[in-house]
Amino acid sequence: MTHDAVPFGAIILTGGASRRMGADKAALDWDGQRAVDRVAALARAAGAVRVLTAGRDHGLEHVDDPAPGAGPVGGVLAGARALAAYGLGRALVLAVDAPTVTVEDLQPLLSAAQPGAVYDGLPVPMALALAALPAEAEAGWPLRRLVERAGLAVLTCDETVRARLRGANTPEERDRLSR
Ligand SMILES: Nc1nc2c(ncn2[C@@H]2O[C@H](COP(=O)(O)OP(=O)(O)OP(=O)(O)O)[C@@H](O)[C@H]2O)c(=O)[nH]1
Repeated sequence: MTHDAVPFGAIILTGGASRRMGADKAALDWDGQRAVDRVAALARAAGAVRVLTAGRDHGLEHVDDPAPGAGPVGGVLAGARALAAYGLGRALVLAVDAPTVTVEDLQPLLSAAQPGAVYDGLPVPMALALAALPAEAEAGWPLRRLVERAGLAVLTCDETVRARLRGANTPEERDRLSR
């Protein structure tokens, strides 16, 4: 069975402080749509059969972090638990602050031979086999530690794609990305 054929869910990370942006990045308008809605549409278009937000609730199917401000790995763990309860063993993890990513950008992750992958230098987005989540993983871990310990394959991408995957953390980056 190819990776493409294995059903997967999506976890959209919506927590964090948005300090550099100065406003909740999930609720920012991108071409008439909230970032969180754009990323949810992306996840569905990429084939996710269930789409969850993890962190801050914006009215979509949602899981809370294990503790507020626990860090993004807490969101991954909470989302993974929820997807496993639906019988889903794979997750595509997306960041709400990267709303211009395209399905084509994600294709290498989704069709990677290994059960999980990230792009070089970017811990999110990641495609993850939930069975590969280290049992000792904790909410406070940096995402990079999760990537290393889960043994995710590292894929490369070109600069244009990387700019979309990196997303926007500041108002200036948002302006640049929306052009
Ligand atoms: N669920 C969850 N997601 C988080 C958490 N911290 C950050 N994220 C998400 O992870 C992605 C990358 O976040 P960062 O840009 O590193 O941090 P941020 O808190 O959003 O922004 P800054 O305060 O400017 O650093 C974004 O999609 C955030 O919504 C967290 O504690 N829980």
